[in-house]
Amino acid sequence: MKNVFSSQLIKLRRQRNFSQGALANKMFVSRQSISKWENGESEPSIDKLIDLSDVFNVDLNYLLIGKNKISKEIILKIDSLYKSFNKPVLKNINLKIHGNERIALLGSNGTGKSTLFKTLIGIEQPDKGKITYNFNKHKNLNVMPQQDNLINDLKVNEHINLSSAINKSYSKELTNNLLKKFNLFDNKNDYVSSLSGGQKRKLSLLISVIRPSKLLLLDEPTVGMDLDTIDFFWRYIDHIGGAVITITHDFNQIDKFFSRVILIKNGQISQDASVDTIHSHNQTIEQWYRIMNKE
Ligand SMILES: Nc1ncnc2c1ncn2[C@@H]1O[C@H](COP(=O)(O)OP(=O)(O)OP(=O)(O)O)[C@@H](O)[C@H]1O
Repeated sequence: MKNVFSSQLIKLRRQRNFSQGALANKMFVSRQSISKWENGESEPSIDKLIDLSDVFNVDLNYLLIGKNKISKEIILKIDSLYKSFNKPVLKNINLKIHGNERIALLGSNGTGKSTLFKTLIGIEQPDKGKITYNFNKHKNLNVMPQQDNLINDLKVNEHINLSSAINKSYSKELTNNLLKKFNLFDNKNDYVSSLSGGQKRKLSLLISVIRPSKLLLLDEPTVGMDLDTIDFFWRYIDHIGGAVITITHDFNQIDKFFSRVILIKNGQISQDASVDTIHSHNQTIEQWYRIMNKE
């Protein structure tokens, strides 16, 4: 993937009429740092990239690869979706997902959340119904499944190189930055098989976000992860472009970073609400969930 960060930075800075010095003040860095970023001598740390995306009010995809700012169009439509195993699991699911949404998929164990993800990815086929993707599923759908699907016989850096080659990652610098933020940099030469459960989750997560996506599906991404990584991760997710659907019960993060919550009960969508609307009724998402998910 061509990294167009330098030219994007110059363009955005000029559009806002900031001098290099003025931008440096906003970013708490030296003017020389801005100059080095603009002429390609160095790349900012991931925290500074996120700060830049805040200053310019653009997402990381736009900053790093110049892809158009977030689209509000419908990118995914699900019509009358049914799926059974020994018993009915998904019953008449209808959904429209827009390109800029941050959606938390909630529900008790065994209600069909992962099955819905698997049918979206194509691992399971629906019995009935239609899924329409308004984007290229092979290029623009990123996934972190519930079970890690890492290759144990590879070293961490070999795995990342392989995934980057297949998926055309943003840039080597960004991947290295992410490795550092996920505290995996020192494990670069370790075999995947020797990583702890939490480290494997982090590697899986990292691999799911090293390329741009129109839709990112995450199944319980932060389970088993340390708090620092969790905080960083949600902040990063908040700044990438594209839509995100996450199965999570990390309620504090839903309050902070999400725009919509969908509650699945017995294989059906029982609630579909905007986070702002819930907050305007003085409820946290956790309070709302406890009330709505009662039998
Ligand atoms: N491949 C399968 N074969 C048979 N039954 C399955 C299969 N996959 C899922 N199920 C069943 O479908 C139901 C829904 O499972 P699913 O994993 O989608 O739930 P979930 O909401 O993601 O649960 P959890 O929160 O525990 O991950 C469960 O009863 C499960 O046993």
